[in-house]
Amino acid sequence: MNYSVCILAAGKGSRTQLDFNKVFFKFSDGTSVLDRSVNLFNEDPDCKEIILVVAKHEQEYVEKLYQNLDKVKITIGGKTRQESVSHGLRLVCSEHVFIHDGARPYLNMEEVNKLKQTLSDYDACLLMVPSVDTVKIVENGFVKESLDRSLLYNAQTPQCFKTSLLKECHQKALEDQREATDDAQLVEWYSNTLIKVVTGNASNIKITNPGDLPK
Ligand SMILES: C[C@](O)(CO)[C@H](O)COP(=O)(O)O
Repeated sequence: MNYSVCILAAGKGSRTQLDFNKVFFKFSDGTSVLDRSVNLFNEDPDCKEIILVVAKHEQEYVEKLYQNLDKVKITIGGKTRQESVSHGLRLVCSEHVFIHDGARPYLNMEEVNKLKQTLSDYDACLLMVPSVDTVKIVENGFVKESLDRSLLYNAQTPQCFKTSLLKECHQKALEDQREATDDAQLVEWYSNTLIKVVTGNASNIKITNPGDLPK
């Protein structure tokens, strides 16, 4: 199964309190947070293109970083996550697309293989992990209600789709001026397509806070 991956790397990551984009933060072996995902997908022969969605002022830097990787294409991000994904989608040539957060460096090949396998039976799937915390709805600083934890899962990336399906859902959201927090949500809103849950790993965190940065 051939696919393209769009890796979102245009965020500012201000919550990490770094004075540079968190995807360029380096592990002790000298590889960056972004390198980890780029290298993983570069090593997968089924992955035909790696589309990096980057901030305009970082475009030249990223082009130089990956100039030796034939699969890499680069585009500029938008004002929101959703807009950035839609910019990436314009470059996708494969029938299937993975959307991945550049700030999730701990993805492994086992998870990628499970997603590829699932895409042969379903047009949409994503990595998720069961919620380990109790989740409550809060209004104006007061608890309104607790949700049934047995039904709650945390969404991760990659989120994987038939490319035509995701493009259609993005187009409809653009027309409606609706913003989702992930791509699966657009498919929930604008399609009856079943979205298959692939159980992921809690280690596939999105680097968000200073404590998440590699030691
Ligand atoms: C897509 C996502 O990782 C699912 O949990 C998350 O919504 C991304 O959020 P961000 O605010 O764009 O980092």
